[in-house]
Amino acid sequence: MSLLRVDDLTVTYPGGVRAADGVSLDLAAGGALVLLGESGSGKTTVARTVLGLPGRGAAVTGRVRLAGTDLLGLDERTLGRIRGRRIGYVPQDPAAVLDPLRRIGPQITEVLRRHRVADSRRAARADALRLLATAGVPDPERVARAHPHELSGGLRQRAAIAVAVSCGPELLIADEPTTALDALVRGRILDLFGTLRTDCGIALLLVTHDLAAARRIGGEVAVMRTGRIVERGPATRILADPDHPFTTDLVTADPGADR
Ligand SMILES: Nc1ncnc2c1ncn2[C@@H]1O[C@H](COP(=O)(O)OP(=O)(O)OP(=O)(O)O)[C@@H](O)[C@H]1O
Repeated sequence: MSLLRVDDLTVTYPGGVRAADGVSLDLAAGGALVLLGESGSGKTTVARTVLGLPGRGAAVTGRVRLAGTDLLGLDERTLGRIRGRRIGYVPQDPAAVLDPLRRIGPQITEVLRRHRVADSRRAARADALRLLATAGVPDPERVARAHPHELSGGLRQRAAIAVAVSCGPELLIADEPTTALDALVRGRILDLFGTLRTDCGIALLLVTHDLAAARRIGGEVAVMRTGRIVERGPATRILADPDHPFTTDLVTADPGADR
């Protein structure tokens, strides 16, 4: 069975912008799906709708199922429990999820306590260090004591990923998580998503406009344009031998295309 199944999803914003138009997607447990497209194609809208946060006033039709449960039919309280616990979210800017005024460690322990994942403060503290290590943080003790502004961009993103995976989600949704990082750090963070898949079985839905990122993640690719999926299939095929002229244009325009 699919872990995430999106069927005929349409999201219309007030004013009539149809940001997603009949989108269908399928992601297996532990799998990777890259939603690839240019700016404004509707990728973030799809990702946020899966999280139950399509935006104020958005009209949503279709189905979004997580392991068979229709998320669109759930009340906000139930969705809130699923978000964070079963679906982790990594934004482009870690500042969107990290509180600038608090140290990293307590931010992770708070999530663990809120979702009742850790029984005691002490267990939560130990878990926070373990999670930072899982997110590839080289010195978890130091990072746990730091405020976000004391960390490099890469370490901040790793801390945000530690928060996102803290409750052992089945699915991680990452929206342009490496766009603000330099090339070396970008590659390392993308590889971390691979490690989280293989070591922890966490499936990945990656939203990106970056072909190199899609290539590095592998798995399946769905190409979006003006709210629609124009092509989907294995990354190796789609990025090497696309069927749709739009994907061909994307691939041809990519400076890394013949590397
Ligand atoms: N809350 C909103 N209200 C009205 N229109 C919106 C809202 N959010 C997005 N849109 C519009 O929906 C369309 C798709 O936007 P979306 O952010 O989903 O695309 P995207 O592919 O993720 O682009 P980007 O990479 O630039 O974020 C755009 O035309 C955008 O202006």
